[in-house]
Amino acid sequence: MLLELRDTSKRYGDMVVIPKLSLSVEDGEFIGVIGPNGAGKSTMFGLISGSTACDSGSVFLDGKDITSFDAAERCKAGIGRTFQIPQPFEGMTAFENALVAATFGNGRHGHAAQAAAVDAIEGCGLEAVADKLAGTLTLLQRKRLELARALATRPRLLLLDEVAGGLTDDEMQQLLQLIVTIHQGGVTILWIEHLVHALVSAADRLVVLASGAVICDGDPKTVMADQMVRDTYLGSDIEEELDHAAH
Ligand SMILES: Nc1ncnc2c1ncn2[C@@H]1O[C@H](COP(=O)(O)OP(=O)(O)OP(=O)(O)O)[C@@H](O)[C@H]1O
Repeated sequence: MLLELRDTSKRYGDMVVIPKLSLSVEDGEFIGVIGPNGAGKSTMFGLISGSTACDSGSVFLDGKDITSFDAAERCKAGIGRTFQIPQPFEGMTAFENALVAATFGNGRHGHAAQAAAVDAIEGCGLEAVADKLAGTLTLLQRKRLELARALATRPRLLLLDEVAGGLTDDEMQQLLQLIVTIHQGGVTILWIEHLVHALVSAADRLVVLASGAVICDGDPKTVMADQMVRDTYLGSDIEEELDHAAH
């Protein structure tokens, strides 16, 4: 098993966002994560990546207890992530952004950092704009750069937090293809996305969170047809997406 959350919990003041969450991820899986707004999806990513400390419970990577590791240590251990709002250094080039990630995210220096940055830029199809300032890139290029920055840390597990937001259908397909290619390259993927049909086309497992708990977990088609999942989304925009994805 690559990742295991064991009875993890998180509260903010009086609000319990994650009461007691357990999740196992096998090496090589491609898992989509869905759930209503406020379900605790990003918080769960925080617990995995170390940007949020759990109040109780444990996190294991490759059987090793990493609960006490901070975000930098978890990145070095092989957990990479993207953020809902891309946060590149706008005044640096795309390549420099990848190099910073390789250097400070994973503690690589010199040739090793350069090689990781080159691989990430090429792997994400950014060669033509590698020397452009990040602040001048198009939205799709910024999304690609967000992936490149994560890949430059050479993750084994990649957490994608709504990386496709704001893209047109055509751009979404291009990004989806890139993520599938990254997965085929051996990276385990956990991907939060409200665009359920995109997730279903790529993921081999779908996890549904509601009120900080896993309410359904399994192959995407079965999960989409699950009555509790449908009830959770009743009346929301996603209900239509479920119909679309289930057929
Ligand atoms: N740092 C924080 N301080 C206080 N409350 C927070 C904090 N981070 C998240 N929350 C709250 O915790 C709950 C879960 O938030 P979270 O972002 O994990 O949900 P989500 O499932 O990712 O939602 P969305 O789909 O809207 O991004 C929300 O009610 C949110 O307001």
